[in-house]
Amino acid sequence: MNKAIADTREYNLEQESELRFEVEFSSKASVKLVSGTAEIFGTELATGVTYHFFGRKIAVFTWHGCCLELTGQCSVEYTANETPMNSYLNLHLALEQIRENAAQQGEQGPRVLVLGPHDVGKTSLCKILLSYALRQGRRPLHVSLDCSEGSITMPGTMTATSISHIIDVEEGFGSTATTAASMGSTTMPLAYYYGYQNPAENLQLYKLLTSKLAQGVKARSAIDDETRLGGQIIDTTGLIDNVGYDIIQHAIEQFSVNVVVVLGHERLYSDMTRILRDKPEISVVKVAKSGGVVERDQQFRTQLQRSKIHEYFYGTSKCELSPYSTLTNFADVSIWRVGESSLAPTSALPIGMDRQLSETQLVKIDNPDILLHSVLAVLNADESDNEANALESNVAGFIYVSDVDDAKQKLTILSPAPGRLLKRHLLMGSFKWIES
Ligand SMILES: Nc1ncnc2c1ncn2[C@@H]1O[C@H](COP(=O)(O)OP(=O)(O)OP(=O)(O)O)[C@@H](O)[C@H]1O
Repeated sequence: MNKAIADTREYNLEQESELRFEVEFSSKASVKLVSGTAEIFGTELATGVTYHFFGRKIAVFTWHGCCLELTGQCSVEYTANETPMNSYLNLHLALEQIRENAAQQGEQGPRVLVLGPHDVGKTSLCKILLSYALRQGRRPLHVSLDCSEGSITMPGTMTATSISHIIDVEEGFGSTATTAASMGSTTMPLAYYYGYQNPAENLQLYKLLTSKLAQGVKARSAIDDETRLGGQIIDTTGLIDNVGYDIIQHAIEQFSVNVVVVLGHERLYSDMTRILRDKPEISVVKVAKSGGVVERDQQFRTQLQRSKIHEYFYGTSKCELSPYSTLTNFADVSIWRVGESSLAPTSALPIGMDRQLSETQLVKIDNPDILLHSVLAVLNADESDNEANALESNVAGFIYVSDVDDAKQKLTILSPAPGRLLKRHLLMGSFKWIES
């Protein structure tokens, strides 16, 4: 059904069924729970409150039945009474059992790696598991190794966030992190900037940053009982080729994963069972894909990335932000790129430098021209830190280069905070954005 529908529709859902709808970026739809109980990817809806969506694909699920009102333009909308929610709930209960046992024995909660091809519902399952754990009074960590989406901050980023507030149904993880930050909470996400959409673009760097993130997560778990017990729900990229298997095994080692969840892919499940057969401490489980999960084409993904970047600087309709535009001398900052090997053939690399090294080598940008419309990560490294330290440092925030004056060697930058840049080391990735 592709007809745009604009008036208010009432849906009476039976128990364990869901209303699925899709809203384009150019339209808007709203949903209101009139009676009963309902949730969106694990977060409960409040009765009588209107929730607004654009550029989203949503499922409103009810365990006990409910009445909903849907208003606005949806490109697709239908109800379904076959969902895998029971198996997701069982998975949550099994994880909760691991937490109970861990609490008694003074051990760590579950470290769960969610695997599957693209568009199979991995991020949605992670949200459900995190929300259910939160509703049970736990404080799990959400780790996102999916660098294409930028569900927490910017596309190209790998993050770990302590989930201590409900996940916002309208805005997802992004606003969860923003709320935490604005409340001065210590649950600010730990973020590393990889800078590309696909892990295969610089595998060496991707693995290096995965290890750094895992170290950060372990350090946090070591000092915080609630975090240790809540465990980690780790979202991954949809890569299941040779590179994908390599990064999966790397992530399993680095995060000491003990539960591997394979979503909707028999071959991947069988391969994981075989690869991990010598590690009885790791359970491999498979769960079904929801029939509602929607494939998103490259155009939709690009729009999603653009809206994430816009959201970072300008906020959302619920929490608007006013970024600051400032002029910076190019000479006052050190702007880096990683791994020029993709641009240069092996024969062109300096003598003695092998490709692996160059893939994680910082190269200083000496021409401001290429920075126009780039998103740059502001690294937490100190001014005095050397290149190696800068590469391995986490991200303090992001800026956007809106203009470059080549003659005067000045950059106009957009930043969420006023004043001079407090950090000197900046990292450029492959993401460009034109403000609209
Ligand atoms: N039951 C459902 N009904 C309707 N839409 C759904 C349902 N489950 C997930 N979706 C939507 O389908 C899309 C893909 O889901 P999701 O992002 O969870 O997949 P993914 O496997 O993480 O994708 P990727 O690997 O590409 O990041 C999302 O827009 C999500 O909101």
